[in-house]
Amino acid sequence: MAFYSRVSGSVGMITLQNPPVNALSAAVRQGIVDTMHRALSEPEVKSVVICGQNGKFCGGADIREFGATMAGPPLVPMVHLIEAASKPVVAAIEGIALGGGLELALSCHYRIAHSKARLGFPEVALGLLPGAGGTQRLPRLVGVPAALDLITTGRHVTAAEARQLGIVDEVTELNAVDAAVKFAQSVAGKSLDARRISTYPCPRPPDLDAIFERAMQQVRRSSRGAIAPGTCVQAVHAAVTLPYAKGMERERELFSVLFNSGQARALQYYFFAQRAVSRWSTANGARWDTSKPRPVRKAAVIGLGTMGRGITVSLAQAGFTVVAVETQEKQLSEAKQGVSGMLERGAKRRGVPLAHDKIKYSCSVQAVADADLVIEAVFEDMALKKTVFQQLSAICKPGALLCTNTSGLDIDELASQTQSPELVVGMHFFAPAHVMQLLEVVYGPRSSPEAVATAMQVGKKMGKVSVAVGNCRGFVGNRMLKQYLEQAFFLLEEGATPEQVDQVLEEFGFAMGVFKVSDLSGLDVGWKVRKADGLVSPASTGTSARIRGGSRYSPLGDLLCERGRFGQKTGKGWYQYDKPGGRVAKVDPWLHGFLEDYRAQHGLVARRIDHQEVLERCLYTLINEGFQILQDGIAAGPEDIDVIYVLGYGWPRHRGGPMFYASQVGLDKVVERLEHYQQIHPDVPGLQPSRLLRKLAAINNPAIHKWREVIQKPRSQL
Ligand SMILES: CC(C)(COP(=O)(O)OP(=O)(O)OC[C@H]1O[C@@H](n2cnc3c(N)ncnc32)[C@H](O)[C@@H]1OP(=O)(O)O)[C@@H](O)C(=O)NCCC(=O)NCCSC(=O)C[C@@H](O)CCCCCCCCCCCCC(=O)O
Repeated sequence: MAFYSRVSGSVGMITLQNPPVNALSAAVRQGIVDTMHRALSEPEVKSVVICGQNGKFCGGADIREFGATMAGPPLVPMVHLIEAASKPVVAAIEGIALGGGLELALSCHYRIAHSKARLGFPEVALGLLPGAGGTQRLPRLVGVPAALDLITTGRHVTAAEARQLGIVDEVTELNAVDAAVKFAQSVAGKSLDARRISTYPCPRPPDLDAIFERAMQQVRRSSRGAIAPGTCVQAVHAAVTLPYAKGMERERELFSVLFNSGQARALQYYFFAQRAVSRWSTANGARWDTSKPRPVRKAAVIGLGTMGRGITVSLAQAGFTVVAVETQEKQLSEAKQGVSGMLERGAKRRGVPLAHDKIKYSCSVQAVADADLVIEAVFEDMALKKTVFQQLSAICKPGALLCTNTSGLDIDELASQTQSPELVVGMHFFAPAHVMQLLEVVYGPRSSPEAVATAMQVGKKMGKVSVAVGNCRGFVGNRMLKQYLEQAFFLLEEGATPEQVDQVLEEFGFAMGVFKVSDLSGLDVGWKVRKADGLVSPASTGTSARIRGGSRYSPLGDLLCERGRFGQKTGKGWYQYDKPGGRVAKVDPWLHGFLEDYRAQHGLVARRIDHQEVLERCLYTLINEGFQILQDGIAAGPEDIDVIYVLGYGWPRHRGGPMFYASQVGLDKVVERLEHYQQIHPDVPGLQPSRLLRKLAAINNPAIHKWREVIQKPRSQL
């Protein structure tokens, strides 16, 4: 709601009250309309201030209401009521003015912001556009290029930038509400003719067509199939080409298209999913709200290769004191240089102070003795990691949390090397670790709730979205990826090319197709794992060369590695590059010939594989493994999987994540297609629909937020 008070005798104050972000729910909108009428009707009131409770102006429309029938006064007439008011209305912006919150502020005649406030139109990230006049008022106020930038990217601006752009009239370091009240008193009785943004002509720069052309090209390049950014451009175009009232009609039409789209549903689901993962629970009953994290001030990183360096940078930037250990002098000095460069670039980009002094480097593992938390980031080699964990267990102070950065090794096996297995968890960072937002926090059967809570909190402080997952081969992300990769290899055997498979996946919205990603991360990574698993056997021909443990296996990746084709780093992989380290993937005729020879050698006949088959086989097997993961209790809910896939594996956000996508396709359809392919490929276990998937499909495809009720939770052992 919104409550009304009178301050300094003549200022009517409207305070939005809807924690935590004062979103514009039906009750808040009703409150604003009622209190505006009251302020306008009281003769003693000469001006009005609108502010938000608890230091937050307004986080925009209440996204939770979007799924339901809309009640209460609509936003557009509400902002028109404010702008048309006969008394000056001043917005006191503290904390945030986002989306509908900024639209509310733009309908006021003046805006005073606190220096720490952030303003913006993030609707595009929810699959929408600013639909309460934002696309029509902002270009009139700041010009077309700046409006296009803010509306199509959704980026937040600081109060200082907002002042520079002309969005706010004053910025204060002091109390913004007090400043707004003073300001309101100073403008009482003044003409408002020049203060109503909707009456401003929209500036028309001479190169208008080129500006819109460029904006469209830019959003096409970056949106990967998302429709909201391009629609935002169209709405701003209406501000320039139509009078205000017509422009508002156009904004409404375009908003309606987006509002009713599957992409908006997916993005709004994803918004809440990303927040839901912080309310973690584990298979053995530990939970976020009953587990207390330990204090961590000093962290240590062991092993300063690419991952260790990124983790060190991320910890230091988050304000932890860090001990960084690399046992060889030469490597330590190289790492020091590397970390310093990363910190300098980071400080420059983010405008934050350098964090060099947070890091102490050492060649001795003993240096980690007094750390509260140690992250081991040595090579992905169980024997080596075991040795490090034995050392750590002997050296570290009692109660220190021991974490391993691994992309799939058994956490429990490492925990068993220590005297306190309850203090061991996995922290699976994604490369580059100082950039990627995702962190899988992996708990073993013996990890204590406190250890999980501590790792989750450290991840959050590092600016990561941390997802708690159970211990199994590959955890969540890589376990699902295995199925996806496997299908991609099989498709090559059956007649597809890497570029064909990649094109289908990129059209779906992946940042990169599976083969381009494989070239980027290095084919040798998977090869080493397969060798360690005893899967890579000397080349032979016929079916047996393509069977391991009774299931179909494709040795294609192994064969490329045997030829030294490790991807970008060697200049050749599934594609060719102009030089080792080159980044532009080019179709490689050699690879086509190699595939033909391979098929001939193994008695395989190439066939035409269509778009639908590529998509269904790659995605549905990945999704099917996701259901198996839910069934096994490795992830607590579909949101965890979706966040991991969007943030860690380039899954297009506007499709919500693999589990959300499955819910939209229809679980019965996913089962039916998996069964169809399984009949053709009975030797591929990944095509066998999981029990949970079948169960959910059989009870009529319940909404995704109901899945948890169906997933059997293992009984608590804590
Ligand atoms: C605000 C934040 C920056 C705060 O971040 P912080 O890290 O501090 O905290 P959290 O992110 O964890 O959030 C805390 C808590 O708050 C919840 N929350 C945040 N924002 C909202 C919100 N806007 N609504 C509801 N709930 C919100 C969040 O979920 C957390 O709770 P949880 O329980 O999940 O942990 C950050 O939160 C943030 O960035 N928020 C989003 C801000 C945003 O995107 N705002 C824009 C919203 S969309 C909008 O404003 C649209 C408007 O332009 C106008 C729309 C016109 C309306 C018309 C409606 C007509 C409908 C009918 C159309 C019919 C069409 C037809 O058919 O014709």
